Amino acid sequence: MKATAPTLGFHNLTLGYGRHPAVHHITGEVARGELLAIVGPNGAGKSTLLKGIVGELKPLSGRLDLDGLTKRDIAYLPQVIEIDRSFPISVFDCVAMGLWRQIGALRGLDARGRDHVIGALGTVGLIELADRPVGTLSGGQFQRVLFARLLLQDAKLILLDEPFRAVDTKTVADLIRLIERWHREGRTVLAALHDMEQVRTHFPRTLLLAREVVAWGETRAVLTPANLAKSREITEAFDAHAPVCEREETRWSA
Ligand SMILES: Nc1ncnc2c1ncn2[C@@H]1O[C@H](COP(=O)(O)OP(=O)(O)OP(=O)(O)O)[C@@H](O)[C@H]1O
Repeated sequence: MKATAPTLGFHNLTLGYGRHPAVHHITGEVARGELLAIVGPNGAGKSTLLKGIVGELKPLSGRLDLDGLTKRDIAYLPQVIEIDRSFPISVFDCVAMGLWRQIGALRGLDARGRDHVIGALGTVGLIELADRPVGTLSGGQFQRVLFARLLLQDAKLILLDEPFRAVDTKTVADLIRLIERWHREGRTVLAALHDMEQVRTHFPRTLLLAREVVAWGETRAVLTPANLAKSREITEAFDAHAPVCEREETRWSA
């Protein structure tokens, strides 16, 4: 895994909606196998950056290098509020969707595939709920389902948008163990997070955003009171209706 894992490169990247930038002039790199937290106040552009990486948003200007990664190599977990749970599907089938890139349609799931699904359900502690419709699960249980699905995707780059929102402490601890396992396996993991203690404890590197990069590097050097205050000031002052602007690059690297 380590030899083929990706490097992400941002080159004066601006992303936004319509012609209006939401996060701008991002320049820097994410090294292979990095475990990176993306933090910043509400509206700082964390989700927007993840959507840009996964290809849901095209750059308004600048460039993103995925070092040869294709969609197949990227697993993306959007914020829970963006996921429709009303679809009548069982826990088992929802997790099995993590295999679809390998096996095509679900009807192709063979005994080996079923074993993989059961293994992933076991890892997240949900074997007993395999037949339940996902719509009947608690928030924490549903998040476990989504992590089990990610496990099966076997992706080189994993993007998590607020994976612990509205999730109980025990589930957070279990899911962090999974993230640390992905890190040990050499996968690159980026997670948008709010809880600074979680970030300080579990994430070696951090990107602090406030519509632009405020600081990027080792977590303890990034999460200083001065940087956090600056990120709040910049986010509050940002003019969301401004057009894309020209500006010199500041380079941040791993
Ligand atoms: N679909 C959209 N259309 C227009 N503007 C959007 C859209 N999605 C997000 N924005 C705007 O882009 C800016 C950045 O939003 P984004 O969701 O990326 O921030 P965030 O850091 O993830 O915030 P939060 O912590 O609240 O999730 C915000 O001003 C937001 O209102």
